[in-house]
Amino acid sequence: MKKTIGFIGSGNMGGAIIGGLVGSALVAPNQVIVSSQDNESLQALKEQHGIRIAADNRQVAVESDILFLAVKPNVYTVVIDEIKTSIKENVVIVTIAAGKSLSDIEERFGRKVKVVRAMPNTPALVGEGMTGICANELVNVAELTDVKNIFDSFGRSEMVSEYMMDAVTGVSGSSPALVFMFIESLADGAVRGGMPRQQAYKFAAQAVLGSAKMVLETGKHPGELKDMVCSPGGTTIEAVAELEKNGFRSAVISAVQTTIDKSIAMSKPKEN
Ligand SMILES: NC(=O)C1=CN([C@@H]2O[C@H](COP(=O)(O)OP(=O)(O)OC[C@H]3O[C@@H](n4cnc5c(N)ncnc54)[C@H](O)[C@@H]3O)[C@@H](O)[C@H]2O)C=CC1
Ligand SMILES: O=C(O)[C@@H]1CCC=N1
Repeated sequence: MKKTIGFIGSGNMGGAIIGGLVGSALVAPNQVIVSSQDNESLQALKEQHGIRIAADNRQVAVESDILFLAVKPNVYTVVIDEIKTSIKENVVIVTIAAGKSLSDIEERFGRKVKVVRAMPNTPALVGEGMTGICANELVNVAELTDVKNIFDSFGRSEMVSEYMMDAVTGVSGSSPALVFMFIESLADGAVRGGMPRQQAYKFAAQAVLGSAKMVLETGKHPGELKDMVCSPGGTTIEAVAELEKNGFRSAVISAVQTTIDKSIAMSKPKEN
């Protein structure tokens, strides 16, 4: 891809996308330009990936063909007000913020701009991201393909209707945090059984990775895969019964629902 890809924000998600993108070699490092308020993370990204650091947000806006807004939702207003007169005429704005709709972004720019709304996740950093994507009507097929190729370069992505973005936030945007808690808990259990902690993380993480791959690669229902592990009268069914007793599924479903509720609440205009 010949385009310049700009990032405003170099935190957890911006950094993960930049790391994944440059690592994939879809673009050369000097095609990526970044600005942020955090000089330390900018320098670290430059050292690690060879990307260019901009003097300020406006320079990123002036140079970018595809411009990622990778700042927290509460600074969107400030950042967009700062750059809206500097962006290229045909720039594609990519918003990754929870609860920021396509129309929110258009409204903030005060005119029709090409906007892609995406919800990625931090596994982008290791080439295993998952991203839900939707776009406004101004983004043409070639532009959407370019943006999708960026997300596909560090994992998988799927086009979804905008109403589904809150669910995407729950099931893949936020869920790595829940999966890390699960891995930590599995390891705690193994430590309790006498395994050294570092070794326990390795066993737990590989078990989660392998299980996820089985779902993706066999196409079998997760329940069927679970049944394959549960020997009659064996060890696993004891653990399944214990999780059921403690409301595991219900707790996870409610946890995902809270992210959906929060994402919806964040998209509502605040008073004052
Ligand atoms: N962390 C995650 O797992 C995910 C985050 N997101 C979204 O990504 C966005 C960023 O989140 P994180 O990277 O986690 O936040 P973060 O706090 O790690 O990073 C925010 C970045 O914005 C920069 N920044 C703050 N004010 C700025 C300004 N005025 N001008 C330029 N840069 C400024 C900070 O220096 C920092 O580099 C959020 O909108 C969030 O909803 C989306 C999916 C997953
Ligand atoms: O917690 C958040 O708001 C962001 C969005 C999805 C993951 N992190």
